[in-house]
Parts: sequence; C-alpha cells; structure tokens
Amino acid sequence: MNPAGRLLFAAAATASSASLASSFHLRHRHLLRPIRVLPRIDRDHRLRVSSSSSTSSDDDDDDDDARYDYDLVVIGGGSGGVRASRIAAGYGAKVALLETRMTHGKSPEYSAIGGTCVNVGCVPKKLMVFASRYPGEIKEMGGYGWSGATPGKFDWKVFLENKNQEITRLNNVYQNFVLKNAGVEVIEATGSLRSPHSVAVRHTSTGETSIVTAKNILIAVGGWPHKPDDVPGIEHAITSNEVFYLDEQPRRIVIVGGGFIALEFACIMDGLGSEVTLMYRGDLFLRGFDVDMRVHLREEMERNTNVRLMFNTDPGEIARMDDGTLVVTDRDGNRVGCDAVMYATGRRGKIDGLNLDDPAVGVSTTSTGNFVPVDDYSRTNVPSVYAVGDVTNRIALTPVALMEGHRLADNLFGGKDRRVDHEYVASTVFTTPEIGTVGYTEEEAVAKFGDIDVYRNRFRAMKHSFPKSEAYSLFKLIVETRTGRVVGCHVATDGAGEMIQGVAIALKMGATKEDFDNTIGVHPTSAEELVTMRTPSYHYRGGVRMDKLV
Ligand SMILES: Cc1cc2nc3c(=O)[nH]c(=O)nc-3n(C[C@H](O)[C@H](O)[C@H](O)COP(=O)(O)OP(=O)(O)OC[C@H]3O[C@@H](n4cnc5c(N)ncnc54)[C@H](O)[C@@H]3O)c2cc1C
Ligand SMILES: NC(=O)c1ccc[n+]([C@@H]2O[C@H](COP(=O)([O-])OP(=O)(O)OC[C@H]3O[C@@H](n4cnc5c(N)ncnc54)[C@H](O)[C@@H]3O)[C@@H](O)[C@H]2O)c1
Repeated sequence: MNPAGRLLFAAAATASSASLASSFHLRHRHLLRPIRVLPRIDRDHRLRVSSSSSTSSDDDDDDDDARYDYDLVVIGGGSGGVRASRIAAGYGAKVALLETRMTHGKSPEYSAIGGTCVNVGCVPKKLMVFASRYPGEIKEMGGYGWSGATPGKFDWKVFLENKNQEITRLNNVYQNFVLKNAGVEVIEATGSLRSPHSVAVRHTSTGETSIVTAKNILIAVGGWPHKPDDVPGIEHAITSNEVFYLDEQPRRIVIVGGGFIALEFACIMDGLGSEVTLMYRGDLFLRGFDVDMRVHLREEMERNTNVRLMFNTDPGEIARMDDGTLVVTDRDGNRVGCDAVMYATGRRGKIDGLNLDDPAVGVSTTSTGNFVPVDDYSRTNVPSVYAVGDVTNRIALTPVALMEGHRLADNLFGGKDRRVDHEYVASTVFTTPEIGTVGYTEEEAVAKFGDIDVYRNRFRAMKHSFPKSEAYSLFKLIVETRTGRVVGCHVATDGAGEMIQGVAIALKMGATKEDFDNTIGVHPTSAEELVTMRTPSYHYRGGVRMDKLV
C-alpha cells in the first residue's frame, strides 16, 4: 500500500484497497446510498441564471435542474477541483470554480489557482530538488575527467525570482487556458456553504459576498500545514508554505518531522548549502515505508549528506535571540542554533470558514484533522455535496486528487459509474536518492499473505561506481508465493520516480514475477535490475522468515 495512504488510513490498517474500502464502508455506512448517474447534459438546453441575481430556492427537488445557477460549483482550484470542473464542463455541465487567488504569493493563502501542488507543493519543490542536485553532479565530474569544476555559489534570490515567474506562468495557464478553454467560469473568491445547494461567494477583489446556487457542490479545498501548539515559541517556526518565499536562504535550518516534506526539504536545503538538522520524534523516519528503504535512506544520508539526523527527539522550546537567530531546545535539553525552524508535521483539511457544521448545511467532518469523510464515489453525508483531494484524508497526492475529481465528473455528468481506486498508487519521496514505491511493503505483505518471496539487491550504479562515490541503490520486489504476483516494488536510486511509474502499471495489471522475468531489460541501466533479480534473497513461510527453503 502506498505509504502516504497507509499513514492517512492508519485506522483502517488493512492491506488492500478493497479491504480499505470495505472497512471504510463499515465505518461510514450512513453515507452510502445508491449513486444516481445523470445523463449527459445538453449545454444549450438549460436555463441560465446570473450568479449574482439568483433567487433559486434550496429545497431538494433534484429533477428541476434549471432553477440552479450552476450544475456544479467547485470550491478550491487545486488538483482535484480543476480536474473535476474541467471534465464536468467538457460533458456540457455549467460549472463555476471558486479560488481565493489567481496569483500565488506570500499572502495568507500562499496557494492560488492550480492549488498546493502548483504553488507551494510538488512543482516549486521539484524545482528546488533539481537546483539542489547540481553540487553532487559536479563533485563526481573529476572521476569523469573534468577538472576545475566547482558548484560556485547558490543565489537564493535568483532562484526564487525564476521560480516565482514560472509559477505565475502556470497560474495563468490554469486560469486562462486549462479552465477557460474548457468553459469553466473561474471566480476569484472564497466559498462557503450556506445550504446543500447554495454557496456564499466572497469576492477577493471587492470583499463583497453573493450567493450562487448549484445542483452539486464540490469541496476541493485541500490541506494546510499543521504545527503542534504545545511548543513554546512555535510562532517562530515556518512551514512548507513560507519556505518557498523566504527572503534569504537560511544558513542553518532545523527541520522537524519525518515524513515526505521533512525528508525532501532536508535533502534540498543540504544540497543548496544550508546546514540542516532533522529532528524526528521516532526511531526512524518515513514510517509506513518498507523498513529496508528507511534504513537505506538513513545510511545514504549519513554518508553522502551533511544533514545532522536527530532521532527520538522533539523540540521542547524555540527561542528567538537578540541577534534574530533561533535556538531550538529539544526535550532532552540539547540546544541547536539556527536561522529558521521548519515544521513538516503533517497537514489538515482546510475547512475552516466553509460553514460545514451549520445545521442548514450539515456536512460531517472528522473529529480530528478537519477532514471531510466520503465514500468510494466521493459523496459526503449530504446528497448534493461531494469532496475530493487532501480534504478527504484518503491519499494526499496530486495524481490521486486528479483521479478522484475526474471520476466524480464522469459519474455526475458523463453517464459513468466509476468508483475511486486507491489500489497500487505509486509515490516517490524526492530525496537524494529518491525512494520510489508501489504496493505492499515487506512488513505489510508478510502480515497479509504469510508466504512471500523477497528479491533484494543493493549495488552501486555505474554512474557512481566510475567516480568511486559511496552512493548505493537498493531494489526490492515482494512476491506473493501462492500466486507469483509481484505485490510490492521499492527502489531507492537516482530517478526512482521516473522508474516506479512504469512498474506501477505492471503491478496494477497484476504482473507476476514470471512476467518480470520474461521481460527483456534495457541495458545498461539500473532499472534492468527489476527484471534480472532471479533468485529470492529470502522467503517468509507462514509469516516466518527463512533464508533458505528447507
Ligand atoms: C511541500 C509539498 C510538496 C508536495 N509534493 C508532492 C509531490 O511531489 N507529488 C504529489 O503527488 N503530491 C505532492 N504534494 C501533495 C499535493 O500537493 C496535494 O496532494 C494536492 O495538491 C491536493 O490537491 P487538492 O485538490 O486536494 O487541494 P489543493 O491543491 O491544496 O487545492 C486547494 C485549493 O483550494 C483553495 N481554497 C481553499 N479554501 C478555499 C475556499 N474556501 N474558497 C476558495 N478556494 C479555496 C486553496 O487556495 C487551494 O488553491 C505536496 C504537498 C506539499 C505541501
Ligand atoms: N513526493 C510526494 O509525493 C510528496 C511530497 C510532499 C508531501 N506529500 C504529501 O503531503 C502529505 C503531507 O506531508 P507531511 O510531510 O507534512 O506529512 P507526513 O504525514 O508525511 O509526515 C508528518 C511527520 O510529522 C511527524 N509529526 C506529526 N506530528 C508531530 C508532532 N506534533 N511533533 C513532531 N513530529 C510530528 C510524523 O511522525 C511524521 O513523520 C504527505 O503525507 C504526502 O501525502 C507528498
């Protein structure tokens, strides 16, 4: 199971998405009702009512569609919201999408059209990953015969300026091409629910609020970084939102957390030349990932980065000094001086202000985490209100939000019946090396299947071997013995993200180890290891590890 999903679905610690889904159904039986698939909508056939002058009533007669201003109002212009509205409009639905800002920036929102991923997530993060890897490349050049190369000096301001230009370009593409061309009405406004069929629209430019009505409402507001509130001085700490807009590169940074964001930024900031201390409260970071991969990454980071790894520790206090620097004192009294403290301690649904708990709205939320629970069709407990993406606390990844939004639009307006499918979702932690993963970890597979065969190889890739760098790759395949099916693949290597995408297709199709064996490799690559590991490294029978079968 995808680690992100596994963590998020911790309560439903079952091993397949089918069982995840059924456990979800048991817990949320009250949410379930038969899905009603609508016929394709004839765009020109419908009565259109100006959004500002609407007087539509809110009672629940679904058949009288014409009295609503829109077929669909989407709150939140991120991955899930953009995809749902674009596809819905493509089917002919009248769609309005509300997003608080059209341009990213250092503002209370940080995000803008395109959502977290585009503005303060995947995209700027990946640009920073690219920037951070040049020094490593240059270090190895000597082995290849280049002399005199040095990485020079990283200019944070230049990078940020270029990054900001790129994100502004993407904001424009989303607003003026992706959505406009699809026929979606994009409104720069903040939405909140007034009833199951009406949304208050607070326009960002004027501050004025109007009410629009919709046959269907989609909550796609995403998430927001969460900082614990029991640490004195926590107000001095930044999150991933702010790190993309810091005026200066912190010379020393303390990063708190042990998940995707903490690990990625530890490697990024190290590569860019900051002194990094990673504080993680557990024994080993990336909980939920295959244990071998976690250990391997720790070893690689210890050997090849300057990141100071502090486990079993948590900040007890953050204090600002007279000179503006910060001191983090951990719960054991260790003091670490720095210029910035970044918390990457998880994210919560951004539902504040959505008015969901108003009795006139009545959308259920979780008691912790500000999430909106939904079923396999992304339905909330209120028939006309749906939710997709991070706010639903399923798997917090962009492609998952895209799939959820797409399927919802297919169901509502495309005459289809498509449940969301969270099985075999691949993901990658963009550390150096990257950790790519799809399917079950070794630990999960043993617990679920009892009998498994594990193929494992640790090696030095040709690129690093030649300059004699101490950088290693680790590849693992987890095979269910009974069926021969490959149920998990985990790779720690350069380009793991590019590699794991292809493997995910094979696993999704149910590929067996024999299928992998019958596949001819691409030579010379690291990826060919996936089809050349012929002998199991060890086995489990009845849940017991055996180095050799007897
Ligand atoms: C630092 C970081 C790095 C990441 N890297 C990756 C990665 O490499 N790969 C990956 O797959 N995922 C990554 N993610 C996760 C990914 O960004 C999210 O899973 C994805 O953006 C979720 O999409 P969404 O549609 O649920 O919400 P979002 O993309 O968060 O979009 C929600 C939008 O709604 C707007 N909004 C909120 N409330 C309102 C309101 N009331 N009215 C109007 N608008 C509102 C917000 O401004 C926001 O733009 C990363 C996340 C972070 C924080
Ligand atoms: N490459 C990617 O695909 C990518 C990158 C970044 C983020 N994401 C998505 O965004 C989500 C959020 O990322 P994240 O890293 O913030 O969350 P996360 O859930 O991955 O990690 C949170 C970490 O914070 C720790 N933590 C939680 N509360 C704490 C506390 N009070 N004190 C100390 N530590 C605490 C947890 O133990 C965990 O290690 C991820 O789960 C992932 O789905 C994906």
